[in-house]
Amino acid sequence: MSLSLGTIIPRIFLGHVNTSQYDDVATFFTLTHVLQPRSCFISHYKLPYTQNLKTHVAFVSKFDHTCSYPVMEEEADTKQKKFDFFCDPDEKEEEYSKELDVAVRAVQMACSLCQRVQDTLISNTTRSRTNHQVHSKDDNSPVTVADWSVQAIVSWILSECLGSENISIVAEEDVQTLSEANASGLLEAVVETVNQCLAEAPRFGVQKPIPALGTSEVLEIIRRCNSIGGPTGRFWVLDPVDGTLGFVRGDQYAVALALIEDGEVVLGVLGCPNYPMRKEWLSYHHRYHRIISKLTPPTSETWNKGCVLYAKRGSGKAWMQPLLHANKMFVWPNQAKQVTVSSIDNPALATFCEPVEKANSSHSFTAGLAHSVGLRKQPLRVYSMVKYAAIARGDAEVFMKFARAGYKEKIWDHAAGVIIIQEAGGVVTDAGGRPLDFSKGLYLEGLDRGIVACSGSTLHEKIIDAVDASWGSSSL
Ligand SMILES: Nc1ncnc2c1ncn2[C@@H]1O[C@H](COP(=O)(O)O)[C@@H](OP(=O)(O)O)[C@H]1O
Ligand SMILES: [Mg+2]
Repeated sequence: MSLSLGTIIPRIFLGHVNTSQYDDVATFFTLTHVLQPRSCFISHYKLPYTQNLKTHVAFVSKFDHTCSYPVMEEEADTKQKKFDFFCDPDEKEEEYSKELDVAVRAVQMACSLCQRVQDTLISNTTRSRTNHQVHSKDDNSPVTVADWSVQAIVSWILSECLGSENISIVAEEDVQTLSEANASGLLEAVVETVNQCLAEAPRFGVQKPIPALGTSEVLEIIRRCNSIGGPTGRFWVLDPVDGTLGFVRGDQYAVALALIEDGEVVLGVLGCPNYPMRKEWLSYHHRYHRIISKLTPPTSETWNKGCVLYAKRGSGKAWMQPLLHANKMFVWPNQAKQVTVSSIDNPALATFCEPVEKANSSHSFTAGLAHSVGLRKQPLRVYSMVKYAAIARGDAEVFMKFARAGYKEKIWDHAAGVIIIQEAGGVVTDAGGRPLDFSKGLYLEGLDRGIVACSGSTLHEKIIDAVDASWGSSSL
């Protein structure tokens, strides 16, 4: 018998067992809805990565309704205790550690790819840019060689390191434009960018493809990121270049990767290639940062460039590590430091951030909210999910987004940022105070008015109340 994700075993199973009959040692078990009436007393349990099914088993199966028998609450308690016995803290620590390790390496590589492409973009003339590097999507938003290339390398790395049969990815880009007859130059540029990046894979502890990937392979790894998400199972969510407008303007952008399981974000990794250690640089255009770094050689070169933030569900911790510098080897955890949200809860001292583009969020509505709750500082307008990173790092206290009526927020624009803020100690909800729902497919269906992320509940409650008080008179 081969166990795989979603396998239903029609009985509760605790204790040691001879599992030599099972040939997949990295099998993952989903444990939701196990014991009625306590339908979710354990959400997930993964066999420790370092251990092996043959020597250790402590799992509770998912109940198959057709085969299940009623379990009394008392019995459930006993089984819970037995289960806890097997689930020691070290094992809990290890939950998702392999996935996290791979995801961080993939995002590190993606950031380095993006930095290279952004450097050429901003040093090139407008003419060559429009011809080869920046394209317009149907909604007029830009897409670049970097968007497709990052999607390709992340798709490839996840499949190579975690097994392609286990990988389902929801991502922003498709292959339609790349497959058009007149797109051969663009496709060639993507294939070259992908292979240039993957040639560096060994520095990040990932094997490189030998031989280099061909055009059809690159198209295929981009194309297969076509999952549509949903309420059950496990899938990755990727925004290869979030804030593409910021990216083409030489400003802030992010690479965002998250893992969702049964509708809940369990892992988030956010690469912010232009967000260095120093928080004050966030307020300036990246051009300023580039000039300053040339004029004053940094004392701690490792932290100068940008960072990768990450967090695992339920750990109560969020981390930040510097981007890997040229010629260095990636060694986990790559100097990671824990980050926590700001302790400021006085609105007069708080900084709020929002999208740069007023087409993406109403600046006038947030100005009214800021006034009514007593936020005194000028808004910090930043492209992309770097705003989520700013809250998690404690560099800002509030993020608000109120898109025009009818706009549907996509899961890849929020998943990684939400879990990182939450694990760093912050609060993220819709404007009705409800958690964002990642279980409904590609969009945050049912989102109430807008998104409010705060460093703490005092500020959060004030803003939610202010939204209620002023929504009726707004034009949104
Ligand atoms: N009309 C609109 N309203 C709200 N958000 C929008 C929008 N058009 C695009 N966006 C989203 O806003 C993201 C950019 O965020 P921000 O405005 O905070 O920089 C875009 O991500 P991409 O750049 O990945 O497409 C896109 O998903
Ligand atoms: Mg985006």
